[in-house]
Amino acid sequence: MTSPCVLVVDDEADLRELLEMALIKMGLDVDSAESLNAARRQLTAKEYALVLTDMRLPDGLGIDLVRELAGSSKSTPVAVITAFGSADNAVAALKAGAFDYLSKPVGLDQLRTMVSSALRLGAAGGIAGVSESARIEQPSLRLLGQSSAMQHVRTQITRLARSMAPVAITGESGSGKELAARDIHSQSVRADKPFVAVNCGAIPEALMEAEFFGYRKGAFTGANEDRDGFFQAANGGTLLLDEVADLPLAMQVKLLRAIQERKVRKVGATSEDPVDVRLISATHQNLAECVEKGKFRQDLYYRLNVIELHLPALRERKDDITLLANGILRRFAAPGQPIVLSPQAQLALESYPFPGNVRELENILERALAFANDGVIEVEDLVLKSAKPVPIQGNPMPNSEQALALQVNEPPKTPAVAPDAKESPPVDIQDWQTAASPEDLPASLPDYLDEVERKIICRALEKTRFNRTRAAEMLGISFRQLRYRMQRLAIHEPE
Ligand SMILES: Nc1ncnc2c1ncn2[C@@H]1O[C@H](COP(=O)(O)OP(=O)(O)OP(=O)(O)O)[C@@H](O)[C@H]1O
Repeated sequence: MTSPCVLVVDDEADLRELLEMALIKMGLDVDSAESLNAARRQLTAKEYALVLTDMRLPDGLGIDLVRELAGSSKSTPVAVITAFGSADNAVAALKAGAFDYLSKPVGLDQLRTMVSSALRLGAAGGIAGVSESARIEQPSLRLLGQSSAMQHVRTQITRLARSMAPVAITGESGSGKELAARDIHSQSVRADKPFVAVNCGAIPEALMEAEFFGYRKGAFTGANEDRDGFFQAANGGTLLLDEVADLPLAMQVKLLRAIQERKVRKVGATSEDPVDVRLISATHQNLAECVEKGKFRQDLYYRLNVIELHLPALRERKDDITLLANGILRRFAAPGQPIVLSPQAQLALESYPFPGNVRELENILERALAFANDGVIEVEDLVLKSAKPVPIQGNPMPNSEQALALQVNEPPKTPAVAPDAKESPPVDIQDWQTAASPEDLPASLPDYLDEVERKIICRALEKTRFNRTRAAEMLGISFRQLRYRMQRLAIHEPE
C-alpha cells in the first residue's frame, strides 16, 4: 500500500528540508516544489493528500495556489505557512479556502496535528478524485428543512466542515445556530472528538478565565485540585462560543491571545499548554455594530469572523414550518399516539411570524399538546401571539389553564398579576421595604436584587403563559439568558 503524498512548496531549502523530514517521519511520501509554477506542474501530474505552501514564493503568493485549488474540481486540502505575527495573511488564506495555517517558526507538534487532521479528511472520503458536488450531497445531520435557504445552509455546512477556519454563525435567537455548529463538527474530521458549547452570557465574569482555561490547585480560594477549562475539554474537537457578544472586554483580550497562539495558560500556572481547538462562534446580535460601539474588540471580531454562516429566520422560509412542526410533534408524541395538526392549525402556523423561530415553534407545540383532543391540534390550542393572554391569577379560569400558574420556590409576596406590561409599574419597591433594615435599606442588596429580578421574570412568564421565548423577548434578553436566570432563581414551570 502506498503512503499518502504531501507536496511541500517553499523556496527556503532549510525549511523545506525540516518539513520533509518531519513528514517522512510520520510515514508520508513527500514531493517538493520551489515555486508556484513548479507546484502547479506537479499538481497537474499527480494527486496529493495535502499541499503545504509557504505564503511568499519567488513567483507569487501561496494564497494564489489556495484559490486555484479551491476553484478547481480537486479537493486537495492546502495549508499555508505564514510569517510570524502576520495574522492578516492567515485569515486571508482561511477565507480563500485554506484548510488551516501554520505560523513561523513552525512547531513540529502543530505540524503533526494539522497534517493528521488533513489526512483524516482524506480518509473520510473526498480528497482525491471526488467531485465537489458529490461531497455536497452529504446530508445535514440535524437541521431539518427543505426550503432553498436551508438547503443552501446545509451546503455551506458541508464545505465548512472540511476546514479549520473559524466560523461565525449569525441568526435570530432560536434559528438553529447551535444545531448548525453541531452539524459542522459532526461532519468534520473532529467528529469523534468533543464538541463543547459555552454560553458566554451565562458565566459570571469573575469565573470566566478559570472556566475557559482551567486552573491549578491553589490558584485561588476553593481551587482544591487542578481543573481543565473549556479549551482543554474541547481539545482535538470544536468549541462553540455561543452569545459571543456577551464576552466582557477583558476576557476578549485573553481569548484573542489563546486563538492566536493556540496555547492556553491555566489560572495559577506559569507555562502555556498547546491546544488544538476549532472555534465556532454564534450570536443573535450584530457583532459589527458591537465593534462600532466599542463593546467588542475589532481584532477578535476579525479572528472569529473568518467565515460567516447565516441562519435564516423561520418566517423567511415558511415552506419549512409544516415539516418542522411534524418533526417536533413526532419527537413530543408518546409512542403509538401520533399527534397531528388540523389543516387550520397548519395554516395558522404558516402565517405566524415566529419572532422566537424554531425554538418558539417547539414551545408552542409543546404547550398545544396539553390542550389537544384526540391527537389533533386545533388553532386555539396553539395560542399564537395575536390571541389575548388568559389572566392567570385573580380571575377565574378553567382547570387546565390553572396548570399554567407559576410555581416558584419562594412565591412572590404579592399576587403577580400583570394586566399589561406597558401600564404596570416596573416593580413595586414598597414590597421590599418591609424586609428592609431600619435605615430603609435592604438587609441584603443581592437578595433584594434577586427578588426584583424574580418578580419581573415571573411577570413576563405569566403574561406569555410560560412561553420562555416570548418572555425573553419581552425582557430584551436571549432565551439562554432567561433560562440561566430562571435556574439561578429556582423558577420552575408547573408540572
Ligand atoms: N432546522 C432545524 N431543524 C430542527 N430543529 C431545529 C432547527 N433549528 C432549530 N431547531 C431547534 O430549535 C431549538 C433552538 O435551536 P438552537 O439552540 O440551535 O438555536 P440558536 O439559534 O442557537 O438559539 P440562541 O440564539 O437562543 O442560542 C433547538 O431545540 C433546536 O433543536
